Amino acid sequence: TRSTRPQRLLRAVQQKAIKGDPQSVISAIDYFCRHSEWAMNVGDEKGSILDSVVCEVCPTTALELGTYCGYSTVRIARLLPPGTKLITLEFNPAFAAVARQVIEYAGLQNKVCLVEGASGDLIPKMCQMFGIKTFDFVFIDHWKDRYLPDIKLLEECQLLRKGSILLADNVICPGTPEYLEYVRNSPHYESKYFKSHLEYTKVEDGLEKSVFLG
Ligand SMILES: O=C(NCCc1nnc(-c2ccc3[nH]cnc3c2)[nH]1)c1cc(-c2ccc(F)cc2)cc(O)c1O
Ligand SMILES: [Mg+2]
Repeated sequence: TRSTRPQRLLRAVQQKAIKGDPQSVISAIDYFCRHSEWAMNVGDEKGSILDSVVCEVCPTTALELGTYCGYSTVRIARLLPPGTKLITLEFNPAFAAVARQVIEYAGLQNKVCLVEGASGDLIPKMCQMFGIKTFDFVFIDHWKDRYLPDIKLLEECQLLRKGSILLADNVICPGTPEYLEYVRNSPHYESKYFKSHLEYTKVEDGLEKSVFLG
């Protein structure tokens, strides 16, 4: 049977990147997506904005919604100091299987906990599963119609604290209008838009950074 795009992306990592070198894994995926097959990773341009926000926040607890092939997981985990954990949620078992191998190839498996399942089911279990009280940083990059219900769930489960940072991908393309309207108009958030482009294209897209005010 034909390989899938995530499997071909993984093969490109295994053939082009250096085991244990996260930057070479990132570069191999970006090269594959520019020169072979487009894939829905956050990409190098928005990825640089993601890096700068992660470095500014220096999270001790971080959550990613939507692992896909693990590209942004590697980008985030490579910047985390030892002893911090990145929890990443993935719904699709085939994506998760590839992501585990990409994360391991980068040598970051000790900083990442990939959990398979639906965000709506897993978010309420964060405390009992990991003893997590609150998240300092959340990267939102899963199904676009889940962004709003899932941050409301994070609020309800008291997993956000005054100063928690949310960073959402694709707020223009494919777009998350209800999420944007909420974080930009709610008195509980201070929001800022980082204009960029859809990964590996000239189409406009951007990241929305929102600080939870409590
Ligand atoms: O759909 C996207 N991303 C979502 C994948 C995913 N990967 N995992 C999930 C998941 C969904 C429930 C979940 N519940 C718990 N974990 C979950 C994970 N969803 C996505 C799509 C595009 C895109 C743009 C223009 C186009 F013409 C076509 C496509 C660009 C992007 O940057 C994206 O991130
Ligand atoms: Mg995305």
